[in-house]
Amino acid sequence: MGVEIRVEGLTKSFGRQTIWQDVSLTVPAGEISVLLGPSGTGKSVFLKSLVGLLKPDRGHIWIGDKDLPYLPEHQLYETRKLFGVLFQDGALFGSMNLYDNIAFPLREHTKKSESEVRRIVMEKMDMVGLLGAEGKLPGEISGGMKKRAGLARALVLDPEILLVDEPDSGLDPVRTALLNQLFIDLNAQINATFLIVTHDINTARTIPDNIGMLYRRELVMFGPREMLLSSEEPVVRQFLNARRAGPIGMSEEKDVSELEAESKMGLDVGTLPPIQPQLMPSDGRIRAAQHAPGAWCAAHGVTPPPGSFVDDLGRNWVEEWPRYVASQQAAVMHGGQPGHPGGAQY
Ligand SMILES: Nc1ncnc2c1ncn2[C@@H]1O[C@H](COP(=O)(O)OP(=O)(O)OP(=O)(O)O)[C@@H](O)[C@H]1O
Repeated sequence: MGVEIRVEGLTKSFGRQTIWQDVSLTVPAGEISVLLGPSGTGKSVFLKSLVGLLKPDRGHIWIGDKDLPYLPEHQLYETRKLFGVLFQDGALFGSMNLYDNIAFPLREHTKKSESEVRRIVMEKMDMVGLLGAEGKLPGEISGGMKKRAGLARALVLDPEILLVDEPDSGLDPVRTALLNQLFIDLNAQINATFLIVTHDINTARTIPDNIGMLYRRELVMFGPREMLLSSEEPVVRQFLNARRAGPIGMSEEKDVSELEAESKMGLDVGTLPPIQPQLMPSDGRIRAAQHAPGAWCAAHGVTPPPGSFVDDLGRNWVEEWPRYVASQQAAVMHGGQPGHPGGAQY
């Protein structure tokens, strides 16, 4: 069911440059969380710190009862096996075909027979839609396929935690949408804890259960998607609205005079757009980590922006949700195939 990552007071600097300080958050077990932030705010450094590739200056990263930065080498090696990591470019070995790339962690970290390795590699290639491409070299495939190959490799050791660095970088909007659906489908299948770093606003709006944002060397906010998507916090609003106006400038933060000039011109961070319905697994199953649409807003007395939770077919998922859950449960009980949530009938 995935494991929780509990970060307490984490601080990292390179020489005199503080990247972020005093970051505390709990990434809930089995849920999908997204970390946003302007370029250079240290999102990649944060992921690398979580997996023990970089050592923080201060603070704790609790994985169960293990405080990762302070583990002796052999325990760190064991704890790292809980993680699968998908780096930006897939980090594939250029001279190996996809099969050998994906088999690599199994051959390196386990004593499995070649027939067992084959079974696992083919299963993961199937999961990411790459069957038939086993013999291809990384140089012969598209960026989207490289990401999926990197994802298959991140999955071979059945991780409890999947860390993903900018899955959308270099991908067109359609491939990004397909990859996002794949993350949702995978999360439903393996129930691991996902933490995805991204710049893509559509990704941030539609896939996560939780969203966090790094800015000015701090974690501005981290919490359920509905909390961030209905937030009044200017930095969050500007980022999610992709506005020029607001506190974030080209070199991180704007000064007071720039902000005053914007306000005189009537520029602002924009109004809150509707909260889109969250993507659901394409095979109709309901993820173990799924929260009912609108539940956080209702529990916290927050009125979501008008038009929230309404899909392309005009259905409001706050009202639709109980019917959907009942229909999917009935289909499973009667041995049928649950319907696709995007279909007019399910
Ligand atoms: N190994 C390193 N040594 C020194 N400085 C580093 C190192 N790794 C990263 N940095 C610096 O840390 C800062 C944050 O980098 P990072 O790549 O984490 O940002 P990011 O938020 O992921 O950016 P982007 O969204 O553009 O990928 C940058 O100023 C970078 O130059």
